[in-house]
Amino acid sequence: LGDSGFAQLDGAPPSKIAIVGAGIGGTATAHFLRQHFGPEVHIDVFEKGTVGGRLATVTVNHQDYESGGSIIHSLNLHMQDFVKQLGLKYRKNVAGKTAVFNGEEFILEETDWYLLDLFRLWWRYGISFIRLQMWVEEIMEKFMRIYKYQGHGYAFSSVEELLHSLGGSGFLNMTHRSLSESLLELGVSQRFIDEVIAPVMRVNYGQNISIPAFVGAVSLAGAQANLWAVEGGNKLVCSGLLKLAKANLIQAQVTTISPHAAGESTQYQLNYATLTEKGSEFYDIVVVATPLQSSVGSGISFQGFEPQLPDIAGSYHHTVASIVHGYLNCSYFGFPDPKLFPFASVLTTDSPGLFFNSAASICPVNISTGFRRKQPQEAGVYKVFSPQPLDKPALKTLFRSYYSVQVTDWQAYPHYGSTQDLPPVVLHDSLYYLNGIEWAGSAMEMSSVAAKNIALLAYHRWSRQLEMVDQKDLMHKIKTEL
Ligand SMILES: Cc1cc2nc3c(=O)[nH]c(=O)nc-3n(C[C@H](O)[C@H](O)[C@H](O)COP(=O)(O)OP(=O)(O)OC[C@H]3O[C@@H](n4cnc5c(N)ncnc54)[C@H](O)[C@@H]3O)c2cc1C
Ligand SMILES: CC(C)=CCC/C(C)=C/CC/C(C)=C/CSC[C@H](N)C(=O)O
Repeated sequence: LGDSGFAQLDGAPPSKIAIVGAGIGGTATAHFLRQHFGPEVHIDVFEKGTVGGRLATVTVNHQDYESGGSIIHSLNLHMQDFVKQLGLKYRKNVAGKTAVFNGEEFILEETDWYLLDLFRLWWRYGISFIRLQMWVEEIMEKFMRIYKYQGHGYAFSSVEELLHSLGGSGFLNMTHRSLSESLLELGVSQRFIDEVIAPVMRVNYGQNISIPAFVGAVSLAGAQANLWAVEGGNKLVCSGLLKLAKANLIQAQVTTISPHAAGESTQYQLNYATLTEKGSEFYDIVVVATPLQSSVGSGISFQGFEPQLPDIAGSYHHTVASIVHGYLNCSYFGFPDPKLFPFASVLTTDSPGLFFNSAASICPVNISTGFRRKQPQEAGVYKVFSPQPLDKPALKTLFRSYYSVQVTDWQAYPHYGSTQDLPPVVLHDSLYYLNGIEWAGSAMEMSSVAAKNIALLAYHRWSRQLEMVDQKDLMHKIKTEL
């Protein structure tokens, strides 16, 4: 970075950049592009829906609750850094006990006693849980290398190159091999996989243990104890980053992107539409920060590319988040007296006939004003994840009575297994695609890592510093640079 705090660019900087999508991926890209290209470049961010995208809240009884992306890992350093730079506050997970339900009874119950829980785990599963812990720690340690690489300015032209630089072919294989196969090989017992791992995959990705091992590890990291969220709602990061980047938000749907030769380089024409009017603009660099799978329906068509851009394969997984204000039916879980029901979260096994993945008492996004988790005998706010919307009988099974139900049917994350391909990052000379990273693992931090990577990649490709792209043996290189 130069004296101004911005990177120094040899040659003419780009004059206009467009980003399609104002979720965490698009807004973080705007922020990082501003850091790298400096104050002069004009950055437009197009959003057809709401800033935040899959980070969203719903209001119940004058309080807001996360209905999409809700938890952040303590080692998610980009998210941490955004919160600091934006002057936002952390919201710590309010402790509460978890149990696993198999449709008939609880097969695993957390207690108030850590040592007792450890003993029970050892008794039921042997050392499987220690093996698992070590496996997740090792993956996290390797994943954290990305912050070093990005701190030194290195970029990757594909998700494959990025993963390979972090953990070699072992990491790449983890995007193809199933979680269950990898864990069995590690010596984790089938019983532990069915009773502990499967419930975690169901709550976090609505899918089963055949999902790839890499996203499985991300999901397990998301079940650790050291989680947090943003006071006021995670989506505040997105609106904050747009402001920090001095980006211009255009509330419109991008409908077509087409290339136009401009001297030695290419410009891209974006056509867009609001409810009332249509518009068109030219840009030097374009970043698409929304899933392009046809089932998600971004509505973007790529026209005039020679050869045509490849179709982006795969589909997204539906997860329904129902935020219910009411009284949990503890009898259904075998506790006729709600005062004796000790759990804040109920996870479920992959049992036939179970109509929900998880049900948890949740906290509002503003807890600095004081929050006490409601007892099950009181009316509380619960989040239920299910593959289908809950019908009346399902609601009546889970809740004795309820005041309100708010349903969001998310195209939530990749349907892992619907394709073996990791989508490309570079679609054309200066046209980039962010959401391919979700096929390694879908999480706020993954989109943030992809955002930083695309900003660096776009910068190095623009300034023709190709030695900063796809460098091999980076761990060694960085050590010797110091
Ligand atoms: C229910 C649920 C729970 C989750 N829980 C967690 C969690 O606890 N922790 C975690 O880390 N992650 C979680 N995730 C995943 C996380 O939310 C996502 O990985 C992340 O938010 C993706 O951000 P993004 O910006 O890449 O995409 P999105 O948030 O999908 O943003 C894309 C944006 O592009 C806009 N757009 C699309 N097409 C166009 C167009 N043609 N023109 C203009 N705009 C367009 C969309 O409206 C959208 O706002 C969860 C996701 C869901 C659905
Ligand atoms: C990217 C890395 C290394 C870690 C991220 C770990 C993480 C926070 C994973 C969360 C994954 C996810 C999609 C969770 C969805 S459900 C969240 C929560 N259980 C809820 O009930 O809302």
